[in-house]
Amino acid sequence: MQVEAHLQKIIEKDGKVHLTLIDPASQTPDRAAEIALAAVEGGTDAIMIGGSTGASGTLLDETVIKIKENIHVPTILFPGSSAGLSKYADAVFFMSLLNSRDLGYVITNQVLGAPLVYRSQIEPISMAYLIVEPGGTVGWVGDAKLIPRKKPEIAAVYALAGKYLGMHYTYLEAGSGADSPVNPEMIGAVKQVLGENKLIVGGGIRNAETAKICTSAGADMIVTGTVVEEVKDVTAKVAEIVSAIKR
Ligand SMILES: CC(C)=CCC/C(C)=C/CC/C(C)=C/CC/C(C)=C/COP(=O)(O)OP(=O)(O)O
Ligand SMILES: O=P(O)(O)OC[C@@H](O)CO
Ligand SMILES: [Mg+2]
Repeated sequence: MQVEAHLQKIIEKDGKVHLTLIDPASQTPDRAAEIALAAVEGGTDAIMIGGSTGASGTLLDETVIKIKENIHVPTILFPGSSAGLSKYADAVFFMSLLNSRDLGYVITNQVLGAPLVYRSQIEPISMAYLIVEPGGTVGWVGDAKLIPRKKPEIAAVYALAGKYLGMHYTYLEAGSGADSPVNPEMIGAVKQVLGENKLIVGGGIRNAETAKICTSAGADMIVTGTVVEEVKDVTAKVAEIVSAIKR
């Protein structure tokens, strides 16, 4: 499956893409597979698999395998380090945390992980990863020089640099569980410089209303993680968000 081309087709057809993030460290592989199935029944387009801490090794492999047994939408790794790779996934967001102070997150983990991607069938999708205030756990782990919420122009110049470096996707991240997502002014400023390049927004999106604000401002794809881990009826929650963003 060519995942990037597949997501492009969904954008052409539905306007927007919904991604569900599952953290292998948050539940058993069997439960992860149940959540993934429920999310697909709610209309999610792909399952992202990763976490800042503890998403590696056998637990990661088993989680990917179980999820793939249950569903047919793409599985995309969202690695916190080179240890967040699994040969069983369809694709990986091959990302550089452009606003990190730590070279490890800018390039070293990518160098260490590249041979595994080369040897496997995993499709790399190049991505500029940008962390905005408050940034949460991932901002701390990634030693990010957090982009101030009220400075959309800083996010835009990072995004432009990422685009000129050849990255296809840009991810604006407020941090998992953020009180509110990246604001629409910043999303709009970034999408304006990106043009046809794809913009993902995640962190703090919990309902149809905030999801719609993000996509109306210019996000091509939105990610929900925490809310899917917390609600009882995953299918209903995902369906609520999906119906708000798709045409
Ligand atoms: C491409 C390769 C091989 C590695 C990339 C390495 C980079 C750039 C990592 C960026 C920094 C980082 C720690 C990212 C983690 C991304 C992630 C999976 C975050 C979200 O996980 P959640 O489960 O939502 O949140 P918690 O971390 O709070 O659990
Ligand atoms: O957990 P939430 O707040 O949905 O955030 C998802 C993702 O952007 C985290 O990397
Ligand atoms: Mg987590």
